[in-house]
Amino acid sequence: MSANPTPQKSTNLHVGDAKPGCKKNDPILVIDNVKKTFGGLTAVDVEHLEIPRGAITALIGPNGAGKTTLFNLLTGFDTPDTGTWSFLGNQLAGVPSFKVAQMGQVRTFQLTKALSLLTVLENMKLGAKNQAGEKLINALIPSRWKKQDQEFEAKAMELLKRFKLDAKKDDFAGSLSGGQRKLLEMARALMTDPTLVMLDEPMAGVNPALTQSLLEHVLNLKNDGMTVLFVEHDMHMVRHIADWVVVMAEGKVVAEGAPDTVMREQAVIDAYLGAHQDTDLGVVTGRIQVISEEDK
Ligand SMILES: Nc1ncnc2c1ncn2[C@@H]1O[C@H](COP(=O)(O)OP(=O)(O)OP(=O)(O)O)[C@@H](O)[C@H]1O
Repeated sequence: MSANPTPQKSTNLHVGDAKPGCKKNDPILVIDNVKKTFGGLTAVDVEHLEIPRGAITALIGPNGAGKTTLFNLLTGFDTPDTGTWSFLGNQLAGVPSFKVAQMGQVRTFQLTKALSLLTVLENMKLGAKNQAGEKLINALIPSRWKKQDQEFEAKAMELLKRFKLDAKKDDFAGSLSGGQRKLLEMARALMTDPTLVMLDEPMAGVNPALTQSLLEHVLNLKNDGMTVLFVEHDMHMVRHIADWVVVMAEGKVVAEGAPDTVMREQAVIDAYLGAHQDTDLGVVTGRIQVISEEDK
């Protein structure tokens, strides 16, 4: 599989004006009135949002905007106060996380969930088991679980090769670098051949040496026919690979559009300025460049 250095952007994704809640030509996820409060704080309050199929969508917004909470709700890791959402036309509200994964919607975590005292290969196989759900009948009949285990191992090795982690298959996950853990997390998410891959801050804590490789892997997901929705603060990554950008602030969707245009919108500039008193917002060739304190 070869990486594409200048990604082919998907266009013609939306219907009518690019604005919060706009319809998509071919939505994979449709979200309606999803609200989540923690005590008196409204973390998520999304009236309507559609995620286009077969494209890469970035979910951006200042710290505390509600991005991770929305991910948790959509994948069954948390329950909303109100709201419905459908994935490929199937209603998902109330569906537990392992079933959501079985249906083809998987996610990674901001803080990688790799189990440090298991090997890389064991992590991969466990990911598949968690996502596939344990069938009691398989656990009771040795020939069945052995066959399933062999299948998981073959699939895991194929993916580990693709992510250049095969040489590390017997290493403890705890010995991997931050970037390698992100790769492991992404590889593990692919164990069940998902349709929609949701990545929570894939670039956070990644050494620059692995950045390009991670970008290529995300682009390859789309080239392989998957839909990607990712949360990211790295605006270079967003501009480079996203076909569509959804901007959240204070729980709401405040803007949507193609990367180059959406970052010029006043609502987006206001959202970042409002929440990031310590963030330097420069306008580079008419687009927002967010420079965090760590980048300086
Ligand atoms: N379990 C929780 N209990 C209480 N408050 C929470 C909980 N989870 C999130 N919040 C609050 O909800 C709001 C949204 O948080 P969330 O983590 O979803 O934002 P985010 O956009 O992902 O931020 P970041 O970019 O910093 O990861 C924040 O004010 C956060 O403090």
